[in-house]
Amino acid sequence: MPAYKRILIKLSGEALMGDDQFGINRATMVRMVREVHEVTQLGCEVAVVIGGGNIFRGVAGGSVGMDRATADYMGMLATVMNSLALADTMRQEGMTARVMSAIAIDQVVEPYVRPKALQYLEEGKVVVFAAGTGNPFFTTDTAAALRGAEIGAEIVLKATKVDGVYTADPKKDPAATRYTNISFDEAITKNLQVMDATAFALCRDQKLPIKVFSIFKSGALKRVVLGEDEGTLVHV
Ligand SMILES: Nc1ncnc2c1ncn2[C@@H]1O[C@H](COP(=O)(O)OP(=O)(O)O)[C@@H](O)[C@H]1O
Ligand SMILES: O=c1ccn([C@@H]2O[C@H](COP(=O)(O)OP(=O)(O)O)[C@@H](O)[C@H]2O)c(=O)[nH]1
Repeated sequence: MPAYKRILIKLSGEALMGDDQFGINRATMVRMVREVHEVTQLGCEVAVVIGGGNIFRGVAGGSVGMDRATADYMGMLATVMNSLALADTMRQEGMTARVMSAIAIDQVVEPYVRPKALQYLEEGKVVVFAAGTGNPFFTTDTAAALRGAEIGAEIVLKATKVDGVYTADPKKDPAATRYTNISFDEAITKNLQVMDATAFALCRDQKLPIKVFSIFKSGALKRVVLGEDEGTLVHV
């Protein structure tokens, strides 16, 4: 039995590169989709927000010195590409997915309309939210918090490159230790960078818990959804 009826999964864009320098690694994408498929088969309603770091890295050199808002719009468009690729992979794996974009690109993808998204979820379709929040100066983590709150998700699952929230960045400090549980206030006060402060603050205000776990660990997503001990729970 899944521990949650409706969840919002934030998939790292950067993780999509796999071992490549940038772009979408096919095998990695398929593996991620199969993990999501498993939780839909448990009977969970699933919405997804995917980042854009994998594509944006490939063009970051050209964005040096660029106006921040323009670079951010490029980042949002990168998430649209990832969302389309993700939904198509889902289709190939036998799932039904719908992409909804926060930025109007009518010929390419349908716009985000909240009641429509709710309808898709009730029908058991996976909804992929593209283009982040539609605003520069935000991140896809904040988009995950925002959409999670809007659709009434019980939890935001951040599938990232590390297996939880640590006392310090584990990539820089090998002595860092992982929390099993941490409150929003503590994560914010200690300035733990695994998610940005805007996303943390929004989830805290909405009393929407976040689970941080590794996207590279096979079966971790399913374990989280089954309520088993995995990653770090950030709670009110
Ligand atoms: N206290 C911390 N605990 C865990 N990870 C941290 C911490 N501080 C910084 N990080 C870094 O945050 C990164 C994950 O955040 P982010 O860049 O938003 O990834 P993504 O959006 O691609 O999932 C990790 O790769 C990790 O190195
Ligand atoms: O609401 C949003 C969401 C994303 N972005 C831009 O899109 C990029 C890609 O998203 P993110 O870095 O969160 O993806 P990930 O870290 O998961 O690869 C960000 O760096 C921002 O430049 C934005 O401007 N507004």
